[in-house]
Amino acid sequence: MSLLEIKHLNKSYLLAGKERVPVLKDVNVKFESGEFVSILGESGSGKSTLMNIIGGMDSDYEGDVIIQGKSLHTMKEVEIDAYRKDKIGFIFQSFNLIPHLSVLENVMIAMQMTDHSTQERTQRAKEILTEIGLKDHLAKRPNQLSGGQKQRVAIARALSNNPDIILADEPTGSLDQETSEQILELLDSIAKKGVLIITVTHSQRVASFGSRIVSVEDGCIKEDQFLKERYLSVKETEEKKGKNLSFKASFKLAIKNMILNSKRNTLVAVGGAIGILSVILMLSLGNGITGYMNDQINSSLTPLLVDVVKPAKAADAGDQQQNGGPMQQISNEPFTEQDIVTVSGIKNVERVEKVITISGKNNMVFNDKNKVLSSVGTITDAIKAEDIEKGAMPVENEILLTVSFAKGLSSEETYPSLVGKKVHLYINEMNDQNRPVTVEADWVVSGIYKQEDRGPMSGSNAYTSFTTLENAYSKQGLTLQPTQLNAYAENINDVAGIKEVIKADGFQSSPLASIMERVTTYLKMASWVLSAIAGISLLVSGIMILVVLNISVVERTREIGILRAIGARKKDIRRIFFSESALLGLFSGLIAVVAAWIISLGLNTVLSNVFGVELIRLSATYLIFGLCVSTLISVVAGLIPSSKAAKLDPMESLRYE
Ligand SMILES: Nc1ncnc2c1ncn2[C@@H]1O[C@H](COP(=O)(O)OP(=O)(O)OP(=O)(O)O)[C@@H](O)[C@H]1O
Repeated sequence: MSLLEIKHLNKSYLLAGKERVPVLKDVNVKFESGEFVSILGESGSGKSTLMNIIGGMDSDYEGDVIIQGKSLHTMKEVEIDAYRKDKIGFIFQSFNLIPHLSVLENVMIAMQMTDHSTQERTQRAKEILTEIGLKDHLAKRPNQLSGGQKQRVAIARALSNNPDIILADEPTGSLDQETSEQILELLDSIAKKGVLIITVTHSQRVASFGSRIVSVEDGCIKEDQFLKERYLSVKETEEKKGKNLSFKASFKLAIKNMILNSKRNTLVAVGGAIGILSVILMLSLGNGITGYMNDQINSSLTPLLVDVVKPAKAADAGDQQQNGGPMQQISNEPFTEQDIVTVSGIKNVERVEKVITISGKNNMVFNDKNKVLSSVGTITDAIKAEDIEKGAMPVENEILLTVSFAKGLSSEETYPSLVGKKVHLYINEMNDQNRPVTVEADWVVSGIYKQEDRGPMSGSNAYTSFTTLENAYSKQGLTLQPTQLNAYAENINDVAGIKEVIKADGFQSSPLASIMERVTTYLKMASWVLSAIAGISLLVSGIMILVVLNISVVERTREIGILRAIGARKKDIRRIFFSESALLGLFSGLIAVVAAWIISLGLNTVLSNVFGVELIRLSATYLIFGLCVSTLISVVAGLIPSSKAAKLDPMESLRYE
C-alpha cells in the first residue's frame, strides 16, 4: 500500500458562475515515504491546486486521494482537520508565519491543538529549532529574520507535529541560490527520516535536487522521472490525540493580537467605555438623589411610623368642626374606638398613638394675660426632647409651649420662667346638640419647645398628651376622637406590610409619606430613563466593535488560512475571535469602571463643597453591571465576525492578498 495515491483526479473552477475551466485532468500518481518529489511545471499548470487537494485544503474535486488506504472523500470535516494537523506539514513560498508570534510560538502553535503539555511542546519546538540552526533566534518576531531563517521557521513549524508528508509550495521561490540549497538540503535530511516531501517548483535546478520529478503540463502529468532511490528508513510514529485550541491558548493569541493593534483597540475600548460610563453615572446619580431624598424623609419622619388617617365621606365633610384643625375638617374623619382597635390589632404594630390637633378655638390665660393659641396638639414621636429649650416633655396635666407662644403669654425676657407655672386653657367646642361648650383646664407648663417649624402648625402652639386633653373634654361630657393614629411597626421591614393592611381596611397612610414615596419612585424612573438614553451609546459601541472585528477578520484572513492549514478547526478560529471580542469588551468595561470611580470622586467632592451632599452613589453592583454589560455587548457584536472568520475557506484565505 502506497503512502499516498491519487486516482483519476479531476478539478475544475467555475468562472463567473457559468463556465467550468478544467485545471487538473485525470491525474494518477502514487507517492511513497522517504521520497523527495518535485512537481515541476509552468506557472498556471495546476501544481498548487494539486498540493491543496493533497493537503486537505480543497475537497471540491472528482476522483480519489487515498492516504494510507483511506480516501479523503470519505472523511468528515473534523477528520480532515485532524489529517491536516497530524499527517501534513505545510511550507509556503511566502513563509506564512504569524507576525505577532515569536519564532518559538510560531512553531508551537500547531502543537497547541494536541494533548502535549506546555512543557513538552516548548521542549519539542526548541529541539526542532536547534536542529535546523535557529537556536539563537527563539524570541524574535518573523519580521526580525532573514528570508532563509523565515523559511527554516516554517519548516520547523511543519515538522512540529511529526507529519508523514511535507507539502512545500515553492519553498525556495523567495530565496537566493545559496539559501535555497541549504533549505533543499534540510528538506532532503527530513526525507531521509522517512517523511514524504512533495515540493512544487518551476525550476529544473530545484527539481533535480530531489529523488523524483513529476512534470505537470496543462493539468496533466506529462512525465514521472525517478532520479534516485527513495530513503527506506521508517519514520518514527507517535500516538497523537487531537483537542480543541484551549481557552487559555485562544486568549493568549487574542491578547497578542490586541497588543499588536494596541492603538486601534484602545481607541475602540475608550469609545465603548463612554457608553458604559454614562450608564453607570446615570444610575449612580439616580441612586444618589433617591438615597438623599430617602435620608431626608427618614430624618424628618420616624422610619417605624405609619401615620394613619381616615378619609372623610363626602357627606360628612361638614360635620368635622368639633375636633380637627382646618386640614382635618376637610379631609379626615375622626377614628372610632372600633377603628383604634382595628389598627392596634394589625400584625407587627407595636403600639398606636392617638393624634389630634385642635385649631382656631383655643385661648390661654396666664396671670391676667389672655392669648389666642393657634393650636393644641398631641405629643407624638415627632416632638423631640432635644428640641426643648427649658423644662421637659409634658406628663399628665402638663403642657409644652412653643417659644413664640410663651413669649406672647409672658414677655421676650421672662418667658423661660413660665416653666412650672399653672396656665388656664379654654377650648370653645360644640356639644351633640350643637350648643357651645367651653372645655377648661388648669395645666402646668412642662417646658418651652424651641423647634417651632416642627409639628403640624408652627408658631403659637402647645402640646400635651392625648389623655390629658381627653380628660378635659370628658369633664364637659364630650368625647375626644383622634383624627390621626400613629402606628409604630416592630421592625422597619414590617412598615410596607402594615401600610398595605391599612389600605385594605379602608384607611390611608398620611399623604406626606405617600407623596414622598411617589417622588422617589418618579426619581427612580427618571434615572432609569436617563440610563436607557445613555444606553443608546452602548448600541453605538457594539456596532463599533462589530466593525473593528470585521476589519480584523479581513486583515487576518491569511493568518486564518495558516491556522486552518496547520490543523485549526472552525471552532478554534471562532474561539480566537470570540476571545478577542470578549477581551475588548472587558477592557472597555474596565476603563469605564475606573473612569466612573474617578469621576464620581471628583463630582462628589465638588458637590459636597458646594451643596454639602454627595449625590453620586456608585455601588459595586453598578460597577459589576458595567463590566458584564460591556463584555456581553462585545461578545454579541463579535458573534458575526467570529463565525465569518470560522467559515472562511482555508485555501482562499491562504491565497488572500
Ligand atoms: N479560485 C480559483 N478560481 C478560478 N481559477 C483558479 C482559482 N485558483 C486557481 N485557478 C486557476 O487554476 C489554474 C492553476 O492554478 P495553480 O495555482 O494551481 O497553478 P500553479 O501551477 O501553482 O501556478 P504558479 O506556479 O504560478 O503558482 C490557473 O490557471 C489559475 O488561474
